[in-house]
Amino acid sequence: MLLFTTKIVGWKFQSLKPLLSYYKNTYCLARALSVNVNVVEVENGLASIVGSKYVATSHAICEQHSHDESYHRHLLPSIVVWPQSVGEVSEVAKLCTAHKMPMIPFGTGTGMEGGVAPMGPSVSINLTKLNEITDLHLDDFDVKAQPGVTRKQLNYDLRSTGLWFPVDPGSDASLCGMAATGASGTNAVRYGTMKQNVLNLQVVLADGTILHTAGEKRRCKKSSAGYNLTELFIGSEGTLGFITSATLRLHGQPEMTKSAVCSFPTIMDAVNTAMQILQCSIPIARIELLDETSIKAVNNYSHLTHPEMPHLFLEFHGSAASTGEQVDQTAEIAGLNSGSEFKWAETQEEHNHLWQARHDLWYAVKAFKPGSTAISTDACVPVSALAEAISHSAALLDESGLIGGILGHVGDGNYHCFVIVEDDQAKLVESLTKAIGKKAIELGGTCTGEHGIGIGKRPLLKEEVGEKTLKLMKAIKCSFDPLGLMNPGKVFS
Ligand SMILES: Cc1cc2c(cc1C)N(C[C@H](O)[C@H](O)[C@H](O)COP(=O)(O)OP(=O)(O)OC[C@H]1O[C@@H](n3cnc4c(N)ncnc43)[C@H](O)[C@@H]1O)c1[nH]c(=O)[nH]c(=O)c1N2
Ligand SMILES: CC(C)C(=O)C(=O)O
Ligand SMILES: [Mn+2]
Repeated sequence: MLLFTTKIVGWKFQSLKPLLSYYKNTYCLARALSVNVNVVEVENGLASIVGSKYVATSHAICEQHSHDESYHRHLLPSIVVWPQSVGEVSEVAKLCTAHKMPMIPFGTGTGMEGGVAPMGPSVSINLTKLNEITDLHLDDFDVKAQPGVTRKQLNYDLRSTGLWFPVDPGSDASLCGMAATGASGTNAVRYGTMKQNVLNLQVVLADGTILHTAGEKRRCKKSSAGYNLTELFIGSEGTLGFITSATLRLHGQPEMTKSAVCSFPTIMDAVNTAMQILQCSIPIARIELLDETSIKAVNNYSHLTHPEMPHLFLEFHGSAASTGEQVDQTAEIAGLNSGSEFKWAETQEEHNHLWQARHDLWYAVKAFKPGSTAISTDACVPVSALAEAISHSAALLDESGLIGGILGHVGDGNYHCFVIVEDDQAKLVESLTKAIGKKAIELGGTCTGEHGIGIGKRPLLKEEVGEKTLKLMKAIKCSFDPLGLMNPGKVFS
């Protein structure tokens, strides 16, 4: 039986039905505590997920928690909950386990592989109310951040300390979500990805157990103590447990930062330049490839006037002497590959605009055809194989006749091929993305450098790691989550 108070008349509770039918024989009382917060009480276990604490579910909220920034669309979550403390995350996990209810951790929903999309009745657990930054150690360059803290928020808080956290996906994602997807971005060539920048994680397992992957209070730069459970959680995409805090490695803000762009007659000239810069061990901070189509997109979207040619966006960090040396060597290599003179970002404003435009490239691509769907691949290969991988992707894109282009964090051998998709082109896109992933694997690379496996790349994971390794991964998952309740249907089929 359902009882609603008049205050919540008008809310669409049909999204609760899968949950309620799941809890057969439960008696539900929904009551509104205020106009904005509606609390659902469910006897028989879920009763503890009540009070003003957790549940505020409307159709719109469920819709918002049913997808990320990718094209993956499946079901709505049965219910969305907002725990306010680590203890409450543990309580919710225990309840879900008691009722065999699948759980999906939700960060900021900026993922690119459908990681937060429910594939059956599930509770979406939004972790953003846990948003403290604590344990800042200025002498040791480390800090702890909870799941509600985003990368921009952390750097804003650190601005006067002389330290910063460099991992920067284009979105302002949650740092714990970035750990969950193994994220990187434009600075990884110099500072590494989340894998190199997380020292410890507090996690809550499906049965509610709270633990630290490296042991409580550990924040050392290295350790040989047992298995590396921290790395195991990085890139686990919510399938092993909830990350409720991340101890992060910080870096000194560079004494000097110089940014420039350089255009090339062909994409291969730009790629060869990137490869040679790395092979000369120039400690470049950012080296981003944008093909002609990407440049058109940033010009339109971010009101820039770059010539419509392939470009490298470059950044150098260091002292005046060392940046000068890096710039001279890089300019020489670019010149040997027919690169243009460098066009420098002269002011802080120009610098910010340049990199904001790069970070907004995904939105710039989507703006090509408003309302249409955009899809991005995420291949990563050894740097020596980059030219072959990119020319293969470019040829496939050409043959397909699809609107698309190539961009990438080429310093890591990581690139994205994006396409704009019409309804009737799904098959074409599927075969293109599969072929790009397969080629990367054939070249000793991976089908995902930074976005994760999510839903769409599950078959490619098998191809990449092999049957035996995949079996071992599944066994590891099973030892953390024996009932298979953590984000089912992601990473593994
Ligand atoms: C414009 C733009 C540009 C970029 C990107 C996105 C967009 C919109 N991304 C992708 C995205 O920002 C990246 O995957 C983030 O790490 C996702 O973090 P969210 O907090 O949004 O995770 P989101 O909420 O989307 O969840 C992603 C996955 O992690 C899990 N998860 C989230 N929080 C968790 C937690 N606390 N504990 C356990 N599991 C959790 C979820 O269950 C899901 O499976 C990206 N990425 C990148 O690496 N490099 C890039 O260059 C870019 N660029
Ligand atoms: C394609 C988008 C999502 C990205 O990863 C990037 O801009 O680097
Ligand atoms: Mn990227």
